[in-house]
Amino acid sequence: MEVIFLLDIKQEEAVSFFEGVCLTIAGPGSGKTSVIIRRVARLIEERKIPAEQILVITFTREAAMEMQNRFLSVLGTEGIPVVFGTFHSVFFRILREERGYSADSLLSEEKRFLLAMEALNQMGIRADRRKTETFLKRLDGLSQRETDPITGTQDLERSANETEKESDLTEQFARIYWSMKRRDKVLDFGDMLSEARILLEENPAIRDRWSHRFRMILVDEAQDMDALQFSLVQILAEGWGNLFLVGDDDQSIYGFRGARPGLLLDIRSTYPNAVILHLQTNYRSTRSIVKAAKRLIGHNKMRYAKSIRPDRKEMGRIVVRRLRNPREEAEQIGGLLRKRRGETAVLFRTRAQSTELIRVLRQEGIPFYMRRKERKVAGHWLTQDIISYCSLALGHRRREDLLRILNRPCRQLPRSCIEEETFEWGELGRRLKEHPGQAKQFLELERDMAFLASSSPYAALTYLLGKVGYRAFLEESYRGKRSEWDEIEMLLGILMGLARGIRGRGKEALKSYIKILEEERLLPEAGGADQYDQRRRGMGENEILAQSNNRAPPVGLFTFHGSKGLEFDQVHIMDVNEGITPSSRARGREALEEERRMFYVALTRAKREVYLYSCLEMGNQKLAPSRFLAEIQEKDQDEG
Ligand SMILES: Nc1ncnc2c1ncn2[C@@H]1O[C@H](COP(=O)(O)OP(=O)(O)OP(=O)(O)O)[C@@H](O)[C@H]1O
Repeated sequence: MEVIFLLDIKQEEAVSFFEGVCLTIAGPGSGKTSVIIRRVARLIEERKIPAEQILVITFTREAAMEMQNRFLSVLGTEGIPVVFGTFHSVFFRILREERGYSADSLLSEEKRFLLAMEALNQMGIRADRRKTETFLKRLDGLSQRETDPITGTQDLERSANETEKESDLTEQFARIYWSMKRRDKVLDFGDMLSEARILLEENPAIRDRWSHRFRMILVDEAQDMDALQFSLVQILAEGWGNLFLVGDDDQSIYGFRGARPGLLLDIRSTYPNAVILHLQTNYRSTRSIVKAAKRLIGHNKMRYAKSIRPDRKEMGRIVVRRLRNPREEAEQIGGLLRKRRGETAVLFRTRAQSTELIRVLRQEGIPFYMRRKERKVAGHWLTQDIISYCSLALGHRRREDLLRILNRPCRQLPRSCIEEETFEWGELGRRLKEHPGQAKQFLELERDMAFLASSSPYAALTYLLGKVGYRAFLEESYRGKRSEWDEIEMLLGILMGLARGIRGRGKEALKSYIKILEEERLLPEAGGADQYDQRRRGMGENEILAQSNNRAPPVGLFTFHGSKGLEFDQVHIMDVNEGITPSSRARGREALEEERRMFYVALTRAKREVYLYSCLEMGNQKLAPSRFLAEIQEKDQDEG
């Protein structure tokens, strides 16, 4: 339900803007969603624009649904024809109407696999499952790279860990695979936007039709657009010339996915007559939170200057706490959550950080919910790797286990030396006596196994990740894929947490660990979702995990990214430490500024109170408090 309040002058200006290009830079809590909704209503009611000629683009399906529901509560059925959609849904619709694509045209995993096999066969490569998976993985690597905004094609330059020959093969594979997709009129999900771009570029009549289809185009969270998305929006808007972008360059946190806040900063080089409006009153947060957020973001250089002001009169609270380690931190948070009042959330940079807290919440019976993505541990390939290492350490001699971890990390050991279903370490060494380097690697691997077999599961995993080099192998494999790496780190954190929970050492302890790894589903799957919460937070039905029987609403657990667009009375932010926020992987000024924006998004979710925690150590590593803590506590020049 849309809350009706009196618009302030700036909001009114944005709502009543009529024709042309307008960029509204809207700070956190400044009412941008309400502005979009009321603007659409006014275009229909007062400017008499037919509802079906209005397009509102958002970034997620949930956001589109949430916006549409709020809009319909203001305008009723008259507003139904307005098109609310994501980039993918809007441009898929164009492909559907113009080229006859349907939902069946989107490749399932299985169909994708079969098509890839066919492509490899055409190249004269005998494709088994493993080889096909390898090529598809390399193809995904290619699609992660920049899409050329002009041609919509991907840069086929070689990735760092491919040899020249591999790179040539990948390129050949990619071209055949792409031409087959065209032949069969099928698409990978990731192709949709570039296909639409090519379609519109190559067909002037189609382009003309679509660029006159929507008389008014509005884009929410415009700071998250990448170059391709922006070029597509420009095409749609070129007929009527009416484009209304709402965004906050300070909340741009999808750089790893290609988002370019620079597109907003540079809007006048694309549209010299663009009107730029600023919404600078924060209606959400108390004064101390707004002040802290301003100090923090003031350290970024690549941004529009703003003067954000709080509307609320109360000071609110920011509490900073230093704890010894993650366990103490989780217990401290758990204690405070027991006494919580109002909507509360705990936010963290990556999911891995939440495992201790989840343990405490379960133990204390504190209801919580989170996005469901991370539920499965069993069956994940990384878990399988750890199980294979543990099985070998237990003395099993299965070929499949050895093959699985043979070159994870890379040991340059040939798979061909293990032919039988079971093997003997000594025999492998003898087979490789012509290659002393490789024989030595086997010997080391055998020694590592003996160490694992005599350790506690936690020590074994720490040894495997560090001394054996498994973590370095993972980092290398996921270099440049930040969001996927976050998932891997999360899983590693869970595996460590599970290992820590097993007492004792040696083979019996390892066996218990394997058993848990084979069965673990991190969290129970809830049946029905809490309707009120589900709608309020714009989450899909299957994303809610736990519900409350208790009076205080359940606690939301979110990554910084996942918290975007939400608001809570009380926010707890975990591990505000150097190396975590900002992440140790963020090197260089641009990356650091993105980390600061992420922390800014987290901080500005709070209405009344923020708790910031840092740890003195994690694992055996000493950690410094985050520089962001110092930044939010600096005195402003005008404060005296
Ligand atoms: N003029 C106003 N008077 C009173 N309350 C307002 C006004 N404008 C917005 N609000 C309230 O301020 C809160 C923040 O608004 P909203 O969620 O739309 O912000 P936002 O700009 O989308 O924030 P963010 O970008 O941080 O997610 C909401 O609770 C909204 O009802």
